[in-house]
Amino acid sequence: MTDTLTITRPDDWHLHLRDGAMLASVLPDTARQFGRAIVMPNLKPPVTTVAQAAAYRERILAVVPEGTSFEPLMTLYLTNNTPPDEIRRAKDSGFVHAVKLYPAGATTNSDAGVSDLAKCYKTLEVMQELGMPFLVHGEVTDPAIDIFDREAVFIERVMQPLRRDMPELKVVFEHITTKEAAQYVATAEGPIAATITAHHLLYNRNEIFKGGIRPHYYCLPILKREEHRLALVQAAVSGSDRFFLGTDSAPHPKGLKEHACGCAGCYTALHAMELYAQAFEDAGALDQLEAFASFNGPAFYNLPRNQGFVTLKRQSWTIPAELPMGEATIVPLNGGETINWQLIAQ
Ligand SMILES: NC(=O)N[C@@H](CC(=O)O)C(=O)O
Ligand SMILES: [Zn+2]
Ligand SMILES: [Zn+2]
Repeated sequence: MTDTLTITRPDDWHLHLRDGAMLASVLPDTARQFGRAIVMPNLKPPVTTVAQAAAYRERILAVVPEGTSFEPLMTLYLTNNTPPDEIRRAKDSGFVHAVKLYPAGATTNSDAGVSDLAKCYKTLEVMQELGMPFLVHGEVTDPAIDIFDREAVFIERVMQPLRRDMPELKVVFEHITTKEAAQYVATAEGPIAATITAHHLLYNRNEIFKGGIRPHYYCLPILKREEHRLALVQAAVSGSDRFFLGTDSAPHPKGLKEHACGCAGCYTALHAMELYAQAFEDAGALDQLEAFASFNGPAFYNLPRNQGFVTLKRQSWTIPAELPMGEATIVPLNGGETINWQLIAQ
């Protein structure tokens, strides 16, 4: 039995850091575990220009704890009106690494998102030409489609037509949750990859309703049936370099999670690598964790691997039930439960 696992310092390829006091509170958790993170642009208002991304990047760097090296990889939020030139400016900036698609209304802070991808084709063509990755929240917003089917239907209605029209566009299918998405990404032609969260590797949808309604397990895309969880685990441990780590850690104040209309998102930045280690160990595949967490992402984004290392030790500890974050309180995923692994930063 492996009790200690030292791996190249990992990166988080899908992260929500928010802004202001919340940013200052959550950033140290990520910076302790990860060398870099792809920072989601769904602020209010969203980060739609390179100038806004530059200012946001400065606000992030200002709260990186002293003695810690952490590099935020910035993204732009695509709107119906993003001009093709903004993509050229993004590429030239050196710090904007991707552009994000939020179908309008699909998830938290997506109201300014894209209503019809056809409106964005000129801009997408420039992304294809420049090799700028397109990060996709892959759910249709058609209210007639069942919430558990929105990702699978997105593949047919949006992903396949888009990739037929733009075969060289680099696409990351973000936070995949279904066997359909896992199979599509594993087998499709052309440059495509997917991020997978720890919570979708560990849990199926029963978790949301165990003994009552449990809002801290509510995220989008919503947890699915066990057969889908098993397909995601298989993809993550398969050795395919198309799958990599993206926590989708998405902090919301406790009061807005425990609410009549609670927000979607799980906070996992505190204990992300521990959760992934548990999922990989359960699958008997701890030896695949380093490629998933530290190699496949940089390869897809054309970035070097991190230099340092982190160590995971088999050592039980109790996840705090609540995290005081300035004025707000955040309930981490699995708060109050014990976990078998502990990350020792080096
Ligand atoms: N994943 C979530 O449930 N929520 C994310 C948005 C997103 O990634 O879709 C958030 O910003 O809160
Ligand atoms: Zn999303
Ligand atoms: Zn997200």
